[in-house]
Amino acid sequence: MPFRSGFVSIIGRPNAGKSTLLNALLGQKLAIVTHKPQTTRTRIHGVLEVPLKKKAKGEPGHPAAQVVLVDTPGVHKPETQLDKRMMQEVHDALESRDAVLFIVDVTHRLAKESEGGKKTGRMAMSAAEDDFALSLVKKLECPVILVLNKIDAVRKEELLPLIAHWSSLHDFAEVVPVSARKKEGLDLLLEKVVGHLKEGQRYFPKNQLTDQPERFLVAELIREKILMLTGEEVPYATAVVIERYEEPASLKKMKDGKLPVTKIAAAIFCERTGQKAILIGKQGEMLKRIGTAARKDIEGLLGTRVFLELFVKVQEEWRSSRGFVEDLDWRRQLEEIAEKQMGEEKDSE
Ligand SMILES: Nc1nc2c(ncn2[C@@H]2O[C@H](COP(=O)(O)OP(=O)(O)OP(=O)(O)O)[C@@H](O)[C@H]2O)c(=O)[nH]1
Repeated sequence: MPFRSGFVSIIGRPNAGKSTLLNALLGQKLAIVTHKPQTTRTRIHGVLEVPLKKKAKGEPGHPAAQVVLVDTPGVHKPETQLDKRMMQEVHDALESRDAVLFIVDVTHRLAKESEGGKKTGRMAMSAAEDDFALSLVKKLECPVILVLNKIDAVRKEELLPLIAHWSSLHDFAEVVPVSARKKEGLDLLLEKVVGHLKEGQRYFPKNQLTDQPERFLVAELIREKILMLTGEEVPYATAVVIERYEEPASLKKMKDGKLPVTKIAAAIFCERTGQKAILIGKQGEMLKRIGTAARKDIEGLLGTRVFLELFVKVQEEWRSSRGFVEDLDWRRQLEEIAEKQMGEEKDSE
């Protein structure tokens, strides 16, 4: 059977479980996951190799494929420049896709019939957000697979009406219930995805997991710890920028048997001095906790020891500053690094 390949975007409302699904499918943590909505700010590409599945009794099988999964920020109505940028990432991810996974959280329950099917308060708001996300999906020409996520959190008898409800809203190419957290239903989902891909070559080399360079994954890991360790308002007002990133010359163990060291310095931007005080904490205690937790994860990611320095900086109202938000884009930062390196090489000639 000829090889297949394609770009598949995962879209859905904030907190639907997009990043959890991406990580579960890849079998590796690529996108940061927290219980807070709007964790993901940018598009992340995860490259997944799906092996050939031979025909078996009652099962059609499928050819081997490379699926480039694109995780996106949650679909929401933009208020700040950062929101606008995040939604632009969603629109970009929807352009010329081979297939789209539209993921919904089944625990966002439907209005009960006993309530006359009426949606009130939070439920009405939630329904409006669903409608908005659905309106984007309806414009697409590629196959859209409906992924009903978090089935582990609803009772079996609740599932059928949910499937019926969601399936009736659009002509979905497939409907697949899954639990991204418990890794249930993922084989079937992959089978359906590959079924909708066209014949084609790999877009990325076989062992490349992502197109996002490690220094940006590192920034995300630091941001994840901030999201996890600080309270309500602070996380959304922070951005992490890697200011220094020095990789060891070799990944081999050193003479004393220790792993080599990657030296990293990162700036945590927030919007107000009050937030800075929270991020630093009493006698620097919070910043230390963030640093220690992040360092452990970064060491796991890089396979080296890590020397991590964190600085907190105030950039008032950065979320509303177009220039600042655009500078945060890792693709742009990458271009700047490349330009700088080219300049340095020229200077040394
Ligand atoms: N019970 C249950 N919880 C899940 C499942 N998948 C994700 N979650 C939880 O839902 C929350 C949001 O998950 P994320 O993967 O960050 O969601 P997201 O859609 O990427 O969120 P944003 O980045 O904010 O758009 C986390 O607390 C997850 O642990 C699932 O299958 N079952």
